[in-house]
Amino acid sequence: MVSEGASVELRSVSRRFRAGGEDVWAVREVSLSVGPGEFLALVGRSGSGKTTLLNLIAGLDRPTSGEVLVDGARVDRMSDRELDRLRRGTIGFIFQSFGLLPLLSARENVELPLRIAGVGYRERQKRVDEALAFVGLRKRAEHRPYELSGGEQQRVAIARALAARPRLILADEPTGELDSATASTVFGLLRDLARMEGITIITCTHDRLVMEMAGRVEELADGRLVTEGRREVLERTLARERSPFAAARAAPPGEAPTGSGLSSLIGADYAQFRRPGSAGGPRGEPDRQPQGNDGAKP
Ligand SMILES: Nc1ncnc2c1ncn2[C@@H]1O[C@H](COP(=O)(O)OP(=O)(O)OP(=O)(O)O)[C@@H](O)[C@H]1O
Repeated sequence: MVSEGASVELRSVSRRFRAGGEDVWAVREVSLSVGPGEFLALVGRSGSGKTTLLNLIAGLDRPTSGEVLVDGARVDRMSDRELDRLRRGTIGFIFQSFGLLPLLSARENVELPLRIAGVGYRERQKRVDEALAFVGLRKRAEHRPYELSGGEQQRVAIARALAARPRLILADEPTGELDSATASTVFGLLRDLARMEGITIITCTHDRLVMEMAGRVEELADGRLVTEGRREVLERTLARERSPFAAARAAPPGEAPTGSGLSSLIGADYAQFRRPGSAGGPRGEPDRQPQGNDGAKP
């Protein structure tokens, strides 16, 4: 695998808000290292600081103290112009509410950020086609969001993030509005991006399924990272919840149970797709056809 992902490092990061005359410590003394191509799920109860942490990594917010680094560069010290460049060139965002413009087709939604970034017409068309193919929606390119299921809309949002060729994807509850079968398809795509394309993925979620699919899980409680020493507890909790993913993880290496796991869910041949510029792999492959029940409309 060609690793093209960005690295992320937080050094003793805290963020305090002042609300109603009170101090609220949304994030407290968090230190965390995420390597290129890692798929990290940030979990924790509502209000534990997950979104604040994503915002700090993206430079959408600045820490009260501590250091935030992306690829070794201090995000917390960047000027607005540097932050703009970082967000356009390195980071892709995926939100719970998809964030698609309702009057634009899937294609136009994916294309818009590229237009804004000044990418030329031919290059735009190429990237849009490739991104829509990656999420299995090339045939739905002319559909508007209301003509697509929730899962399809989120896949368009992933395509939009991908078209900008990010090296880091930050996803805030990307499956919060999806049923669990659709959520697994969407997370399957994100896991693919980490595994096959080397993109670093950090997602926050309440979804236990994600914990099984993510390469790594870190838990926040009251703004603090509390996972250290608790990984095994989490693993045991997850193993008790029966699902194909738990079964797949429990299987010895090289013996993934037939009919379980990501490939059976989305019917994808991972080896078929490579992001342009990554090693090997043909371009312009036919659309992937997800087989899971993602509520697709006819
Ligand atoms: N702009 C703000 N002003 C004041 N307090 C804030 C602000 N943003 C977040 N907080 C507080 O910081 C804490 C962490 O919020 P955050 O949104 O990061 O949590 P979360 O884990 O993402 O929650 P959820 O899972 O519900 O989205 C909460 O107590 C929240 O009320």
